[in-house]
Amino acid sequence: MAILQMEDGSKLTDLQSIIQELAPLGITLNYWSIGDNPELHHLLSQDSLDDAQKETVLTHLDHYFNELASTGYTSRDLIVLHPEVPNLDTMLSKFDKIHTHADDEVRYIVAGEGIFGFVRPDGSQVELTVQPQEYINVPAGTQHWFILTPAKRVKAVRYFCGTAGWVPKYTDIQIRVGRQVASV
Ligand SMILES: CSCCC(=O)/C(O)=C/O
Ligand SMILES: [Fe+2]
Ligand code: NI
Repeated sequence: MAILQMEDGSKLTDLQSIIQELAPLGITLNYWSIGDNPELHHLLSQDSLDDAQKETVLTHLDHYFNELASTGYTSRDLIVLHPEVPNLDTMLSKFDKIHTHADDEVRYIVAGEGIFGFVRPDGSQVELTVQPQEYINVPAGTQHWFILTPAKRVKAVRYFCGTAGWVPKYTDIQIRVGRQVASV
């Protein structure tokens, strides 16, 4: 269940209210069902997955990729983050500073949770916790950051229309909004 933390520390959990607060950024946030396939749920319950298991997960969810492919998306992968991932903090340090991408950032959370932070057009900052079955599209050029919750676990499908556009371009704006604690 998505949680939006405002700069004053208040939190929204109603999806429509969250969507309204993110509207000035043009962010899409949708509920995409994972379905009830036992093999898929078993794989998603594991911390780490080998390449074949990742591809099995992606194949189970490719009906969503096929929809995006009709709008120009050409590839997808599954990012699997958990505390035992080597150099996890180094990898996360690429995303925990305010940055933009030349392409939309399109993610589908399928396990765990993560926090996207955004700088809104009026300069205010918000942090959005996204959880399983939530799809987010962060438009190209949006000033954002990404961190994990204390659980330090997330599995997300990443959709690409080419790879050059997802390289982070850092801005010099500092993050002000507080850090969320683990979700409810
Ligand atoms: C959960 S996706 C990993 C984070 C990422 O790709 C990114 O660009 C965050 O801003
Ligand atoms: Fe990003
Ligand atoms: Ni097993």
